[in-house]
Amino acid sequence: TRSTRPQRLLGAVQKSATRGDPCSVVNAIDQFCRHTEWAMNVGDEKGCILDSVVSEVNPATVLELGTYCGYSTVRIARLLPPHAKLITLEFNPDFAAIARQVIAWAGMEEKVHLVEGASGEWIPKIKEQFGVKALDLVFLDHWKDQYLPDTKLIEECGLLRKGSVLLADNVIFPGAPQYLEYVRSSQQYESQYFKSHLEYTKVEDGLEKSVFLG
Ligand SMILES: O=C(NC/C=C/[C@H]1O[C@@H](n2ccc(=O)cc2)[C@H](O)[C@@H]1O)c1cc([N+](=O)[O-])cc(O)c1O
Ligand SMILES: [Mg+2]
Repeated sequence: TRSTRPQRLLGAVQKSATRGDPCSVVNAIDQFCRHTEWAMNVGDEKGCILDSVVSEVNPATVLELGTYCGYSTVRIARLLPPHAKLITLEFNPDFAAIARQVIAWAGMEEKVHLVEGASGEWIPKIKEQFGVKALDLVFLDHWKDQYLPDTKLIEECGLLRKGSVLLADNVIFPGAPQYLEYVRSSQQYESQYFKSHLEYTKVEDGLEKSVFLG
């Protein structure tokens, strides 16, 4: 039977990337998605913005919503200090299985906890399961209509501290209008839009960075 897109993306990593070298894994996926088969990774252009936010926040604890094949998981983990933790939630077991192999190929297993399940079920468990007091950075890249309810849930679970940063992908395309309205109008956030393009295309998209004011 025909392979899946995530399986073909993993094949490109195993063919072209060097084991233990996260940058080569990121580059192999970008090369594959730009020249062979598009996939919904944050990509190289928005990825540079992601890199700059990660470096600025220098987080001890990161939550990623939406692992998919693990591209942004590896991209973020490669910038984290040794004992920092990235918790990434993936709902689809097939995607999770591919992502585990991509993360392993990059040698990032130590820094990453990939949890299989729904954000609504797992966000309330993060504190106890992972001994997390607060999230320094949240990267939202899962179902776009889930950005707002999950942000409210993260607030309700007391997972944010003064200065915690939310970074949301796709706020223009496919778009997350209710989320944008919320973070831009709330007195509890200082929000900033980073204009860019949809991964591997010329379509406008961007990232919204929102700092929790406590
Ligand atoms: O739809 C998009 N992303 C949805 C991602 C969803 C991912 O989040 C997981 N999840 C994990 C936990 C959950 O609770 C729910 C889902 C899903 O199992 C999937 O792996 C998208 C679409 C385009 N596009 O051009 O069309 C571009 C992008 O950059 C995108 O991110
Ligand atoms: Mg995205």
